[in-house]
Amino acid sequence: MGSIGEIGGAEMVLDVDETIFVAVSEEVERSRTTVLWAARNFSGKKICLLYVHRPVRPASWTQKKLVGGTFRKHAVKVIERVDKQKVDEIMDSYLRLLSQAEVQTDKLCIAGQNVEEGIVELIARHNIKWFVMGAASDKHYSWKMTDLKSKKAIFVCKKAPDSCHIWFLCKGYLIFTRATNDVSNNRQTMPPLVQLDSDTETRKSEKMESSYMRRRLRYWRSLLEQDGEKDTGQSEREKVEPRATSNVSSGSGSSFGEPVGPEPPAGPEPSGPESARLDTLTTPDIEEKKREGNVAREVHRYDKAMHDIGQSERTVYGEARNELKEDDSTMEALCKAKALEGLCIKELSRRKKLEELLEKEKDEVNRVIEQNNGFMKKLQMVEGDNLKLERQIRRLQDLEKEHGEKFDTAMELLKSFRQKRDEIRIDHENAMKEVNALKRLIKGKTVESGSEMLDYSFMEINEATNEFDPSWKLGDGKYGSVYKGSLQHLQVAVKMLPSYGSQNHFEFERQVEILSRVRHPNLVTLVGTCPEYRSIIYQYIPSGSLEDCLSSTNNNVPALSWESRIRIASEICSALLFLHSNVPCIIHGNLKPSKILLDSNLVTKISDYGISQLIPIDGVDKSDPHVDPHYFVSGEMTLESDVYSFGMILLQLLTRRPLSGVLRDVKCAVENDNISAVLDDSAGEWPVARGKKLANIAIRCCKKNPLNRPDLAMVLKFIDRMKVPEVPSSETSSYSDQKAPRRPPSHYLCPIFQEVMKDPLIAADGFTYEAEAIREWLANGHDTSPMTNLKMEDCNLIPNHALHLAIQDWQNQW
Ligand SMILES: Nc1ncnc2c1ncn2[C@@H]1O[C@H](COP(=O)(O)OP(=O)(O)OP(=O)(O)O)[C@@H](O)[C@H]1O
Repeated sequence: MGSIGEIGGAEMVLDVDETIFVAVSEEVERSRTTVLWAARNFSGKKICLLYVHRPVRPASWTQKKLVGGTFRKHAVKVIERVDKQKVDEIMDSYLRLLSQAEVQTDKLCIAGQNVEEGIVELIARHNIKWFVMGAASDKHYSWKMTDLKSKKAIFVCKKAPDSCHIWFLCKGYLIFTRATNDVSNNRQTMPPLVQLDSDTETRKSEKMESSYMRRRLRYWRSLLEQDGEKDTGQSEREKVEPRATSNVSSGSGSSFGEPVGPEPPAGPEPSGPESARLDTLTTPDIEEKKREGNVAREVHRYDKAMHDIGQSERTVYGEARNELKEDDSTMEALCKAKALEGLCIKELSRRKKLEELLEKEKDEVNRVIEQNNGFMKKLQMVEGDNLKLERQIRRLQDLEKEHGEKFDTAMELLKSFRQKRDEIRIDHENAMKEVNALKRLIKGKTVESGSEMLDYSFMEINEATNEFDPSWKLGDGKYGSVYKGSLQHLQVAVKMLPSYGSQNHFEFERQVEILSRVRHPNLVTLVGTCPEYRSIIYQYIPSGSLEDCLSSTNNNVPALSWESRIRIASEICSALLFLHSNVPCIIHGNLKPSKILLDSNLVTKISDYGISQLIPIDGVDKSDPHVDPHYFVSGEMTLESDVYSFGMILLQLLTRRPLSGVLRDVKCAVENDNISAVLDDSAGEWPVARGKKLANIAIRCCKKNPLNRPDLAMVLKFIDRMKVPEVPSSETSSYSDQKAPRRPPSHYLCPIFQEVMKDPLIAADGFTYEAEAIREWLANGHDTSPMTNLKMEDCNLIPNHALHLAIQDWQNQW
């Protein structure tokens, strides 16, 4: 037990028998394995951390500067505090480390500039018996390591008191043990886990001891037996023992190998003064002397024996030491072997895992190889296919090249063909123009008699309708679309007939031929046709249809007067009668107010006559009240069918009522002699008698039985009788003063003569002139236009039939 002033001044009590002191460095990591080794191997013992702290002393603090100053005192205090704090921190770290090992802990700290000296001093001061310290830093460790590397360790090993047992460790492995010479003590207090070392030592010691003691005791026994036989007293033994004791004790301070004094000379008898004295002695003296001589010899033998024993002990002790050293090595080897075994086990398990992994890897590799082989096969196949494809591509490329060349040639040909086609087309157009011009020229003479009409090419119609401009479209009927157009300064309506259900080209031309011969002031003039595209070209009637007039709700548009209505009825009847009397007879087949066009003078112009024969359609709209109901029985359009339709128009002219139920209402009004009730007020004040007559005619025309329907000639007579000069009105100015000469439209006048043309001819400048005037102009050697004064391309003159017809119509009305 002992006590020491710790850093910080506190004192502590140490039980050096039960405490293992472990030298620790400033860095916990460097001493970690050593501390843990101690905790592991000395269970039940207290672990005291021994730390020699080197206090901080800045080099700049020279003795001269600091001596006696208050600053120095203060600085020293600060440093001490810092040092203590640091030491506490270090110790705390170690204590934390040991707290897991569940061992009793303590700490012993001392301040000093030299660590190894501090350690040795502490061992000596506290009589420390068990001490553990590092043999070298961990990085020096190798399994072959047996020597101390650390200077501190070497110093402590050499200088520490022999009573201290020291274990030197490196990286947690016991490298070297410095055993104490106090073997018995070792045995008593040796920690269990290092008992192997100690036991070995103890066994060796016991072996040596017992051997020594046995021999020694045997010797003493024999000596004493001899003494007893010769009856020697205690005084003689006492003479011998002190010598022997002194000799033995002289060797006990050090090792067993100390020499035991000079060896007495060998020989059976002693010589010199003592033997001379034997001669003068009496027998008892002589015997006494003999006995003394014997004792002396025995003592000499004893001394010699003791010397031998000493020699033997030295030898044995040397052997024992060697054996102890060997045992240390063995222990170390065992530890290493144990460690190696642990490592081996770990390695084996690692190896096993690695082997398992390797197996898995092998399987994976095999799988990948198989997959790879599969891929390779596929790749080979693909490569084969690729080669085939490449060959095909090359062939296709050759073909493409070949076809490209052919294509280029074909394109060249196509280009040249197109060029030729365009040339031919132009030639054709020109030829057609010439043919048409010639035709017109030839026909011109017959047109005057009103029996011929003109053919137009598609190009001409296309041009006339501004390429069928949608904004020029007049409407869509069941017999096709109608476009407004301009043909040779004449406004026309081009009806594009559908191709379905039509007769062949010749039949179409034949029918059109029939229609073209029909001329009547109340029929829309058929200007021409385009057989190529099944188009019929009519004179354009600008003022809309009877349907527009009757259905208009616009107050600004004047309503038709009853006189106009009777006149229109007469005109319709007249035109129908004319169509029916034509050879062959022409049935309108689709008569209704939308087909009764009105020109600017409200003169009736029936359109679409004969179209139903031209384009027979599959079904007629049953809901159309203008259609003869008998048609739906017989399926045939007859003259009477037109009469029926005319009757329906009469009813509308009279009443301007919706057609459904109008016949019933009018019949009722007539029967009730109350025709005024149904007459249209907007027409003015109807003469009731005329209204009633007209209503009766209408009712008769609408008889269900066609045979009961009246003859149109008779109807016309009746209606004509009803006609009276119409009441002049501001709205119907053209009719307002019928007796006064009407001013002709300007385009009816010849630009040269300024008179209404009788024989209008179109010159190359596009203007229409009176035949006589323009011929005279040309005959006088003019090659320029009388209107523009520009040179005309040629002197050809083409009859303007459309204008001629229009003028004729106008003159007829007048
Ligand atoms: N010669 C023309 N002059 C001026 N407008 C015309 C002429 N012919 C037809 N139209 C206009 O074109 C429109 C379409 O006429 P279209 O005869 O094709 O059909 P729709 O009479 O309305 O009925 P449907 O189907 O019975 O023939 C008419 O409503 C009329 O306004």
